[in-house]
Amino acid sequence: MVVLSVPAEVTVILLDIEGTTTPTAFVKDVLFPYIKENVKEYLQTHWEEDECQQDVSLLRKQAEEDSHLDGAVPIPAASENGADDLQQMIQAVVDNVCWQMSLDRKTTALKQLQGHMWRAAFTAGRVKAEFFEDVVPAVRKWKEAGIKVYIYSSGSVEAQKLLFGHSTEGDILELVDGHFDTKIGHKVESESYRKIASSIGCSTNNILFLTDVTLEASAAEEADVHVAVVVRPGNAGLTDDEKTYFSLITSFSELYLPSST
Ligand SMILES: CSCCC(=O)C(=O)COP(=O)(O)O
Ligand SMILES: [Mg+2]
Repeated sequence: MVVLSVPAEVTVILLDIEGTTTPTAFVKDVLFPYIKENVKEYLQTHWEEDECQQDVSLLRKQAEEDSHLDGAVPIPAASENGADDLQQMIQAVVDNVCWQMSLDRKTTALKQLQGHMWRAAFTAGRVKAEFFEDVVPAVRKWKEAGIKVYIYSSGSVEAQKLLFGHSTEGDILELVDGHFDTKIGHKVESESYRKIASSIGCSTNNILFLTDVTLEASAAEEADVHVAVVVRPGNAGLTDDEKTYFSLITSFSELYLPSST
């Protein structure tokens, strides 16, 4: 087995979710279809609630920022012109969400609504999150060795907690020391990793970031974070240059911690 030695200065392991801890297929074939199939009914049922209105406001603001993009779907300003207008508004939000999802966009607005929608599915036990089989044993081992484990995903913090709290391995939330999402910044921007280090209270070079996306790995590396790119079934392929440049692992068990035996 190939072994990647974790530098001694690393005290924090920061984990991406999709393509790293969790199969991309679970996200694409279970979580995302749930949104597309239920978003209209969800909006109709929850429209009057503050949380839903905040989600719609954020989506409308995002739609304004996106107005220059090809195929962008606008969300009209709220009016009080009755039921027909309401149905048109809901349809515009549905179309906007589906458009964003067709591009796999990672906007905070989209991710916030998705997190709120998944709540019902996870808490009712209709959906259970999947983790690659090496993930939970490795994380337990790291924790025993005194390493802190944080999550940084485009999925909202609320969605992250749903996944770790309702998985096929049970409630494994206790294994996670903290969560970050795009509210701290986008994963392809190096400043996000500096902010994460500052929020944890460590230096960037105390962090090892594991992700499937090389753009994220490059951004983290620019901030002096250690990185390894995780190669999993179903992930996007890497170029030869990327394969040569980055440290690659196919399982968390390939990481060797000098502090553990
Ligand atoms: C709580 S993860 C849900 C999946 C998701 O919405 C997503 O965008 C995953 O992105 P990641 O940054 O974990 O690759
Ligand atoms: Mg990922």
